[in-house]
This record gives sequence, C-alpha cells and structure tokens, in this order.
Amino acid sequence: MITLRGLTKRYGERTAVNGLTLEVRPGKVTGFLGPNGAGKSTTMRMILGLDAPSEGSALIGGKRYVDLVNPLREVGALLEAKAVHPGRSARGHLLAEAHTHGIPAKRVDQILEFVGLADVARKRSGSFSLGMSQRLGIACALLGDPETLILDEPVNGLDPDGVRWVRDLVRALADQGRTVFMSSHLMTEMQLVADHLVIIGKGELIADAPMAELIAKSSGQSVRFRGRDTHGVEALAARLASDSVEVTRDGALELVVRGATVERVGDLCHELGVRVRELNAAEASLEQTYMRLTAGSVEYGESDSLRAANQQEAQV
Ligand SMILES: Nc1ncnc2c1ncn2[C@@H]1O[C@H](COP(=O)(O)OP(=O)(O)OP(=O)(O)O)[C@@H](O)[C@H]1O
Repeated sequence: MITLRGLTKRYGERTAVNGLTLEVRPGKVTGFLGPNGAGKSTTMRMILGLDAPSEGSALIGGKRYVDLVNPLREVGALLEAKAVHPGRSARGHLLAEAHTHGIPAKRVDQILEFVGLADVARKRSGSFSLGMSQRLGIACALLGDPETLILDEPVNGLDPDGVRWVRDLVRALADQGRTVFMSSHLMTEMQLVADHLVIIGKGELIADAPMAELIAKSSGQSVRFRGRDTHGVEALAARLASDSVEVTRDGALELVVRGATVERVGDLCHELGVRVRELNAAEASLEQTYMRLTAGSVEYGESDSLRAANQQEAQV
C-alpha cells in the first residue's frame, strides 16, 4: 500500500504537486493519469525518495522509502529516465543491482528469461531499442520480487506484443495481491488494465475512484437510439426536445439523448409508434471521461471553472 498525505512539491515559485492525499491499495492495478506536466513523475519520484517533499509525506507499507530496510525487495520501480550505463550489458546491470541488494545471480538469469532479454543479455544496453530498454527497466523493477510496483509509462516504446505482455504482467502482479501504480498516456490501454484511477491536473487531485464508477458517472444518462426511418427519428427527436431533453443528431437515423433513461425513450417510441433498430445506454470511453475531467488542467485547455465543475462531479 502506498499512502500519500498532503504530498506537495514546489520548485521555486512553481508548485508541481499540491497536497495529494490518497491511498494506492494492494491487489489492484491503479492507473495514474494526468496531462503533461501534471506532476505524475514528480509524485512517483517523491514516493521513491528521489525527490524530497516540500510538505506532506509519501509512505510505502507505512514507511518512507529511505527507511525501508531492503528497498528493492519491497518496491520495484520503472521510471521513464531509467539510468543504465550504456556500456554495461543488461546482465551486468542486473547483476550489479542484485549484488548490492543480496539477491542471488540465479534470479538475474530467471528474470532476463522472463522479460524476454535472455538472448541479448550480454549486449551493451546502449545498443538497445526503446522497447528493449523498457524490458530491462521492468526486469530491474521485478528483480527483488517486490510487493509494490511503481511503473512510469511502462508500455512506452513497446510493440503490440510488448504492450500485451505488460498488460498481462501487471494484471498477474495485482492478482497476486501486490500494489501496482502505473502511469500511461494511452487511454485505451489504461481502460483495459486498470481497476482504479487516480487523475491529477496541475499537481492537484481531480479524481480517485474505481474505473467503472468514474466512467459510469461521466456518461451520465446518455442513451443511444437508432431508428429505422427518418420520419420516426424526427418524431422522437421533436418529442424529446419539447420535453426539454437534450437530443443530438448523429447521422440520419441516430440520436444521442442526455437526461432520459433507456426506459423513458423506449416508452416514448412505443407511444409514438417509432420503429427502433437499436436502443441502449451509452457508456463513455475512458478517453472521453479523461478529456472531460482534465479539460481545465491542460496548459492551453478550457477554463478553470469547467474544471471546478468537473472536480465536484468527480468526488465519487
Ligand atoms: N527538477 C525540476 N525543477 C523544476 N521544475 C520541475 C522539475 N521537475 C519537474 N518540474 C516541473 O514540475 C511540473 C510537473 O512535472 P512532472 O514531470 O512531474 O509532470 P508529469 O505529469 O510527469 O508530466 P509528463 O506526462 O509530461 O511526464 C512541470 O511543470 C515540470 O516542469
């Protein structure tokens, strides 16, 4: 479990992270999202003791990183700018890490096999592609078999096979009861893998909720209707509009209805004799939810008032 309490980081006048209070729980994949510059990496660096908080605290299993007796065995991390000496081989790098932390060499070979780098284990890591470097970073994170994983953009640079491999890996790690905290800008990937989401913008917490709850809340009462003829579609649209329900046309035969339930739209179709091809509650994608929630937090985005409204909605 990772516990943040009022976690704040200021660089001079600039507040990169502002009063984050939240818990990242075991047994789940928690996605960490936010626009560029939102403060994700800074937060992760503070959890890992690489940056000192200006205020507040970041604890792993109740302890600050610096107080962990055997950090590599308790928390594994992949940070974007993983520093590996380019002249060192993957195996050499992992062996050095293992040696420092009392981990047997046998584990290094196991983990190289596991991440798919066994064949290139003795090559200079400076010659690695971005995807191979990511695998080496993941190997390093897993080396000590830690209870907590902190992964900054783990799928960055991976091909579709690699992306799927990371997805299955983080799922398995969470299913084993470990705490997995990962950032990514790839919304479709995050939607597939995360159970819970933490979203920040301009260093502040925007949302901290289960994925399903967040998406359901964002979709509101949106209903997608597809008719069989324009006459029926127009009759339904006119009736909904006269009842002050928000209706948007989406092509000749489709309507998106906000503020009415599927039952209500179904009843109206029955009443008006409108023929239906499709009628369902539309679920927003994570991408739509994310864009809406962070609209006021991107540097050249919409107004702060929209964000404030969204923040209120996101208190779920
Ligand atoms: N060492 C530093 N000195 C000064 N400002 C910094 C430093 N590190 C980060 N910042 C600033 O803090 C803010 C948060 O940066 P951070 O890298 O944590 O964001 P991020 O959410 O990880 O962004 P990205 O998605 O682009 O990686 C940014 O405005 C950044 O310019």
